[in-house]
Amino acid sequence: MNETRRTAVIGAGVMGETLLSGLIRSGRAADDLVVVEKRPERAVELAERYGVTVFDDLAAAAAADTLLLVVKPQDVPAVLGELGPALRPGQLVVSLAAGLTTARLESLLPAGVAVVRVMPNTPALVGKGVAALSAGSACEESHLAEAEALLAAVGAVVRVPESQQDAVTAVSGSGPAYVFLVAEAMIEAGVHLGLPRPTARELAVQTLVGAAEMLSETGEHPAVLREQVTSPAGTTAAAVRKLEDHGVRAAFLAAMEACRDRSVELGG
Ligand SMILES: NC(=O)C1=CN([C@@H]2O[C@H](COP(=O)(O)OP(=O)(O)OC[C@H]3O[C@@H](n4cnc5c(N)ncnc54)[C@H](O)[C@@H]3O)[C@@H](O)[C@H]2O)C=CC1
Ligand SMILES: O=C(O)[C@@H]1CCC=N1
Repeated sequence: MNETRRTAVIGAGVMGETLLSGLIRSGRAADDLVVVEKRPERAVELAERYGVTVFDDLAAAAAADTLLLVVKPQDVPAVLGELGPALRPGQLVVSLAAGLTTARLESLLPAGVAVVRVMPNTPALVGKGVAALSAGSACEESHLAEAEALLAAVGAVVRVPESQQDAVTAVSGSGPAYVFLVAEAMIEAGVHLGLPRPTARELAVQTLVGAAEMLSETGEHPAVLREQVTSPAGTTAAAVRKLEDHGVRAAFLAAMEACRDRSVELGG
C-alpha cells in the first residue's frame, strides 16, 4: 500500500476529532483527509481548528481508500446502508463503534470490502491512547497494518482475537471514565478534608500520573507497589481497609461485567 492513501473520518464527535487531530499531528496532510460530519456547527468548528474540508454528505467519503467509521453504533447501519453500495473490494472500513462485530459490519457492505474492528480510548487525545484491533474475514495483513499505522498516530496498538473485544471495551475503552471518576472522588475528598481545590486537584492528578508511570516503568505487580506504600499499622493500611470495606474490587468487577454486557448488547 502506498503512503498517499486517502483516509475518510466519518463522524467527527469526541473520538472522530481525537483521530483527526492525531493524524494531523503525525504529519498527515489535511488534503489527504476527508471528514464527514452531519452537525453543521461541529463541521465549522473542525474546519477552523484543523484546516480540513468537512463534508455533510457521506458520498464524499466513497472514494477514500480507508474509511474510519466513528459514528455511534446505533448510527452505523444507516451510514453503511447509504455508503455501502458505493464501496468495493480493495477499500478498507475501520470501525471504532463499540460492540459491532466484523460479521455484522460485513453484512452491511459489499462482499470483499475489508473490515477492521477497533476499540480505542480517549487518552488518544494526548497521544497516550491504547487501541485493540481485530481483523474481519476479507482482511489481509496489509489492511491490518494500515489500520495499525492510523491508530499508532494516537497511542499504543495491540491486536486481539475479536472474541476479546467486549472485554477490551470494559478495560481500556471505557476505562478512562473509571479513572476520571476516581480522580473526581479524590479531589472532592481532599476538599472535604480542608485542602484548597487547586491544591487537591494538583496533588490528585500528579498522584495518578506518577502511579501510572510507576506501573508502566517498573512492570511490577500493582499489589507489590501498593504494599510499598503501606506501612505497618500506618495511614495507607487504614485507608485501604475502608476501600475494601466498601467493596471497591467487587464494584469494579460488577461495573466491568456491565460494560462487557452492554458492548454485546450494542453489537446485537
Ligand atoms: N468516546 C469514547 O471514549 C469512545 C468511543 N468509541 C466509539 O466511537 C464512536 C463515536 O463515539 P463518540 O465520538 O463518543 O460519539 P459522538 O456522538 O461524540 O460522535 C459521533 C459523531 O458522528 C456524527 N454522525 C452521526 N451520524 C452521521 C452521519 N450519517 N454522517 C456524518 N456524521 C454523523 C455525529 O453528528 C457526531 O458528531 C462510537 O461508535 C463509540 O462506540 C470507542 C471507544 C471510545
Ligand atoms: O461509552 C461508550 O459506549 C463508548 C465506547 C467505549 C467508550 N465509550
